[in-house]
Amino acid sequence: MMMRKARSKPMDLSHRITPRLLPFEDQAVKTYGKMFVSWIGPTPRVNIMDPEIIREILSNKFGHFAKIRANPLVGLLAKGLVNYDGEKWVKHRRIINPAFHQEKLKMMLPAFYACCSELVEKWEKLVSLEPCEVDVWPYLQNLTADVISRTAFGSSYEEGRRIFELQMEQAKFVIEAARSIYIPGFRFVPTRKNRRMNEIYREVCSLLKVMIEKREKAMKLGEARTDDLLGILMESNYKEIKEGGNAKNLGLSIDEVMEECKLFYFAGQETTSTLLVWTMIVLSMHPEWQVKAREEVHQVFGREKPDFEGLNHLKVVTMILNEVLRLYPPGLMLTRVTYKEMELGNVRLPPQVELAMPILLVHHDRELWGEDAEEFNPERFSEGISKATKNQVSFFPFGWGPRICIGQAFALTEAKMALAMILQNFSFELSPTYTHAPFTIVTLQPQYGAQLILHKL
Ligand code: HEM
Repeated sequence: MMMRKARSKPMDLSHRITPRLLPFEDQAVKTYGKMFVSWIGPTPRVNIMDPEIIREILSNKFGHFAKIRANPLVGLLAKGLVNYDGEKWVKHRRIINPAFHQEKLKMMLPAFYACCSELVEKWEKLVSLEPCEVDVWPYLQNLTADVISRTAFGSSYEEGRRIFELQMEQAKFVIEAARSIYIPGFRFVPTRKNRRMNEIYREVCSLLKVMIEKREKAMKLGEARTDDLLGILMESNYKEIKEGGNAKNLGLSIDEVMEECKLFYFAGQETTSTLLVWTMIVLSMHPEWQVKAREEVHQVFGREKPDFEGLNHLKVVTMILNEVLRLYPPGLMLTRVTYKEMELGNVRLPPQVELAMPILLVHHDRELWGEDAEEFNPERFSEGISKATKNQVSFFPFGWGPRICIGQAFALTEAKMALAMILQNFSFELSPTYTHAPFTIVTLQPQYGAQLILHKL
């Protein structure tokens, strides 16, 4: 619980995104319709705001676009699906897909529920006597970390938590290094920080290796669990190898399975916690929507435990989550590179040009969303996403096309479960100490935390 002095100045609570978060506009050097060129260091980048061109790029139907080659520092965190292209991506996506199927997601619901119950209990202790200011941001980060640890590793949850803590420490070092001046080869100099980064890398790998080898043994004895992400991934991998007979390059190696597990943390934890924190902040700014959402939750579940079917039927909550994802998308942009010379719109581009699709800017574009683009208005999603976007690719918080986020349904089910349970148990409002400052550190976060006053219901 963090208390700060009350402010004297009224807060700016508009959803307008500050110029700091529009990294392209003031650097744009040339504009072609809804495309403009900016520079990242010595390299030009083409930013694309046109939904038709975004559709063309993300549908990837001509295979003309690749993902940006991973920074070697990122390799210390996680490689995996998100960084691969071509055949390798196809194979990894095929093997990992079953882990995110609807029926598997249903099996993970008890894990979501257990983590959300712990959060509710913690907050109940804080506010049992009287309403109290709570910075909900660290609690929500913890919640989504717990969910990934439990759903990825099931009974090996404690080892999963340890891996997570190490990965968080590593992420801090990597972000720091990425922000400092790049000196080729510097990461191999045995400074204290570099040594610690290598130590973390080795410890994470060895923890994961032990876990994976244990599962492999259990699988051979027919005793493996297949109700967590690691178990499902390994089962799918085993099936691919078995069905492929003697063909080469089938299945994933232990190292590759390890990388995919690490990626689940990075891709799934921070993104989902930022979605939840902005939802709580925005519902505090717009209490009428908080009331509507709570009414719906009470109608569907009463005070009972939320179930899978009920979560899929929450209409108002879904509209709210979509509107929050539009105004505060966790990931700010998608990037690709051209493979060969090609034409985009009226512009001819050489190979190896970086293309950026600024999700945040497209989601706030008045030409696409109308004069109220900066306003929180969940009604615009009342008839679904395709009506709200007029079937354009103008809303893509999870990406779009074949590389769309594999964890989208997982994240939305988790967010709905958390939100439903929070709404069943608490009402909340902004604390006077809250400062509205959307800020980017990989994802879009509340820079000074999310101080809310919680009331027990
Ligand atoms: C609110 C939550 C989330 C958001 C906003 C989000 C956003 C995204 C976006 C924008 C992409 C596409 C990247 C691209 O096309 O370049 C992506 C891909 C991916 N996401 Fe998510 N994500 C979320 C939650 C999750 C979760 C919970 C998981 C897993 C547990 C996950 C795993 C992945 C993976 C593995 C990919 C790579 C897919 C591929 O390249 O085939 N994400 N995500």
